[in-house]
Amino acid sequence: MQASKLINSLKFKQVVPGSYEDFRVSLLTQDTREIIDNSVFIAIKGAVVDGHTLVKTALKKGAKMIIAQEQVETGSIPVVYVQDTKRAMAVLSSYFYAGSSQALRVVGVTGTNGKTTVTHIVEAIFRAHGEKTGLIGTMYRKIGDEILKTKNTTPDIITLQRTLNKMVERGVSTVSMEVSSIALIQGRVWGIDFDVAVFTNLTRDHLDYHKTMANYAHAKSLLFSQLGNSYAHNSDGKIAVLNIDDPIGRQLEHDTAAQILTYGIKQAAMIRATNIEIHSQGTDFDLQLFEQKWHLRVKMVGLFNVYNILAAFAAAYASGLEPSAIIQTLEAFPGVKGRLQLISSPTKVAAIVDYSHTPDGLLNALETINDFVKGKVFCVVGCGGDRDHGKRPKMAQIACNYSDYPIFTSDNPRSEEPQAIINDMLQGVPQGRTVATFVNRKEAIQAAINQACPGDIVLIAGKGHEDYQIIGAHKYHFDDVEEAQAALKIKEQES
Ligand SMILES: CC(=O)N[C@H]1[C@@H](OP(=O)(O)OP(=O)(O)OC[C@H]2O[C@@H](n3ccc(=O)[nH]c3=O)[C@H](O)[C@@H]2O)O[C@H](CO)[C@@H](O)[C@@H]1O[C@H](C)C(=O)N[C@@H](C)C(=O)N[C@H](CCC(=O)O)C(=O)O
Ligand SMILES: Nc1ncnc2c1ncn2[C@@H]1O[C@H](COP(=O)(O)OP(=O)(O)OP(=O)(O)O)[C@@H](O)[C@H]1O
Ligand SMILES: N[C@H](CCC[C@H](N)C(=O)O)C(=O)O
Ligand SMILES: [Mg+2]
Repeated sequence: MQASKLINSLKFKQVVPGSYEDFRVSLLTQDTREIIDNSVFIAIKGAVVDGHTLVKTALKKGAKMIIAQEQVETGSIPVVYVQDTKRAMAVLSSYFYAGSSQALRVVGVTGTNGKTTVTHIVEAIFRAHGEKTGLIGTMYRKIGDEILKTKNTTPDIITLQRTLNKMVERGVSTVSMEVSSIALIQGRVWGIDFDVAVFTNLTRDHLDYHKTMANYAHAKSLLFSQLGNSYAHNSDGKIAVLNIDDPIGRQLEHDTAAQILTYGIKQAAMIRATNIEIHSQGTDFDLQLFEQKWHLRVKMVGLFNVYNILAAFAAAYASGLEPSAIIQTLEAFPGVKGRLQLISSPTKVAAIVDYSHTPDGLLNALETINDFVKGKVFCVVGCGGDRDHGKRPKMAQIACNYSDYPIFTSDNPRSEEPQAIINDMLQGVPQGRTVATFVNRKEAIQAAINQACPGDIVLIAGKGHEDYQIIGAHKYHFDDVEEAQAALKIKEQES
């Protein structure tokens, strides 16, 4: 695309100098580290760096046009001045990458917990339906079977538009993506044409960023107010899928003009689960859709996963898929890596690796385990550094109240002192309870598995699929599943 054509997508701008030599844009980017010859660089004022201070670097690396909101020196290289470069970035990237979301069925999933799980189930359903699928979320970006690394759960808008564009080129028809509250506030999904927006739940998280639960709820609501406002004559239209057992889910009905499909267990939802029975190997329940009812036996464990299954069913049903075909996939779905992932061993001590890193997530994981454990429950848990401090004592209290042996350790301490994070957690320990602490996560896992007896379960919470630990500025290889397997192996050899 020619530069002149690209910037035509911006209605309000001032180009300095007024005339310049047009060129074919090789790359649109906000990141100097990506720049190649003939790039257009957008200067973004970030939380750490102001992109306007990097313009010289951008020019040196081959940028041929700069988009800025403050005065910058570029010699003869044209600068396009706009009011707000972040908003301009959304417009430019949508135009540059041919508004690819419009060519795709986009299912966006938001909520505190369950986004990764629901997006994976949705992906599996559409795959089984014979479609090529895309997935964007915490673990990776996926185009068909190709896995691309990712930095954020919801990428910045340029990376997102670029990824969607690639998906269209490769024949993807449905993409399921996680939409984080932080991304919604930062405009990382501005201009994305969602077809189905799913709300899972809202409980405490990210208050370091949002400050209040009201702000956090408002952030989530943006996905629903962004959902198309006109009713298409030739398509299914836009659909909001809401968990109405959650009060925020009920509130969201007022934030969208889209058609609504509700799901739940307690309230009289349009899609509802009843007669739920949780076992160690799976869950049985009836799924009711208006007057129809099916009995399901799924491999995923826990009440919260029933919610995730209902959400995914609703998203697929909203897209016109046959209920019986959807149900086949739901029953076969094996679960997601690092979400209540069971590691059994001949010692009859089992470990469960779970990504619960919020109070509600931890409570759900422990309640589920308590539903089927035969012996005692050990809970190895830590809290991430540079994240919401308020959740630390709450998670600690839940670990104490719902497990027999709480063991506090490090999650990703990041720039914080690991022991200081554990000390924050210790504030939540109920009087009279004793807790073991190990700054070293490997030692904590080993100690729990060492002490456990046949029939006991060791929950290793917080890091799920992560194969690293961030201590200070360093990222080390660390995998809870590998650590649990190694400790169980030693136990097996010793017994
Ligand atoms: C606090 C926060 O949200 N930060 C996000 C933000 O970064 P920032 O504002 O700090 O950016 P910055 O580093 O100051 O850089 C400003 C500008 O300079 C550019 N730059 C910077 C350095 C350089 O050498 N060259 C250069 O051009 C950057 O590309 C950027 O355009 O914008 C970046 C690009 O969109 C994000 O990658 C980054 O996420 C960081 C890594 C992060 O940890 N974010 C977390 C809090 C987050 O967003 N989490 C959510 C939810 C997770 C979940 O619940 O699952 C997520 O969606 O991931
Ligand atoms: N529907 C749910 N309700 C409550 N807790 C859940 C639900 N689904 C999953 N969890 C718990 O939360 C953890 C994280 O699940 P998942 O990764 O699916 O959520 P997420 O919303 O993608 O999280 P993140 O914000 O980190 O991306 C799980 O390991 C489980 O303990
Ligand atoms: N998306 C969440 C993941 C937290 C996972 C936990 N292991 C941690 O590092 O705090 C976040 O970035 O806050
Ligand atoms: Mg996620």
